[in-house]
Amino acid sequence: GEISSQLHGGYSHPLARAWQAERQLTKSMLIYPIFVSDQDDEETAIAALPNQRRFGMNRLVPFLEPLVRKGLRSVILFGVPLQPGSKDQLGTAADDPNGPVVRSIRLIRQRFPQLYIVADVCLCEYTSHGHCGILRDDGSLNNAMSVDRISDVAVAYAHAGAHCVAPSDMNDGRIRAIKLKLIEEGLAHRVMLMSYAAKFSGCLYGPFREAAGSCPSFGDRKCYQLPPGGRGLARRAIVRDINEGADVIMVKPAGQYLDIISDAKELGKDLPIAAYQVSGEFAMLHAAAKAGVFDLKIAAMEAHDSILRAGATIIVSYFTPELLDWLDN
Ligand SMILES: NCC[C@H](CC(=O)O)[C@@H](CN)CCC(=O)O
Ligand SMILES: [Zn+2]
Repeated sequence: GEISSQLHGGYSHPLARAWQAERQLTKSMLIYPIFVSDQDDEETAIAALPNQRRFGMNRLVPFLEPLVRKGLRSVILFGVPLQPGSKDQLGTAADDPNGPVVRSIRLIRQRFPQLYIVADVCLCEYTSHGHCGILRDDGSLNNAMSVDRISDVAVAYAHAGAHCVAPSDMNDGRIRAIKLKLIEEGLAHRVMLMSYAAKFSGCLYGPFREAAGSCPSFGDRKCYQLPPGGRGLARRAIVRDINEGADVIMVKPAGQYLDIISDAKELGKDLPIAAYQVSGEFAMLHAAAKAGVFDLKIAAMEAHDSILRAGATIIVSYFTPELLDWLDN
């Protein structure tokens, strides 16, 4: 029969346009990155990350209270050890029971029982060399030692009360190692394992590294984060991590990797897919809005809607505080 070339009628009204979207951004999809330091009374603005601050233990609760009231559901914690001498070759401070991450997990569990706590697991903030693992003499990652150490740190955060551990190190086999240790420790029933399965090396992490003091002291992360052109490699990493026991697959960065998000959704069709809109993406949107390229809210919403369209239903976003307001109106 006659087919119609007329599509306009299906989206001529704002509500009809909203209906065209397969999923809508909601507050419960958002995870807000929080930088916690070992200087208990500090609250320091992070120049490279507009509107973001670094908090000591005593500043965390007053900061989170209004956000929880506005509907914040989840945070991801990044420790920033500022104490001189707290960094060494093994990243010993990462699972220090008196360290900022363990202490803030306990504090948040106690003060905001409804808040879902994701603990980022890595060594780069705690190692003197700034790499995401333990190094061999030749400067490359010692995979076995790094995986063993990373999985110990993940278990320490889980014991402290983290609902979810998210290893952002990109060492081979860390998902399997963490899953096995969570099982051995009798924690696997209550701790989600969120894998940064497809995390790409590139230029978009600069503001974060400035905030967290986690720049590599030499070289780069190109031998363990994925090469930006490696779509097949990312598919293989996603399949590997699903098979090793990941409960969630994360893609990072997000905006320049939407095809990888849709690959993750295809390969992990039975898992929730997360995406991290990283510090460089966030700073870029702010800088462009400041330069008058577009309205910040409209651009940020469009960027988040694109991440959803690609297949993510969990978004790690520095825009979370604004989104808690924007999604209400
Ligand atoms: N463990 C790596 C941290 C990594 C940045 C880096 O490669 O240094 C990300 C944190 N998981 C950066 C996140 C961001 O840029 O927002
Ligand atoms: Zn790292």
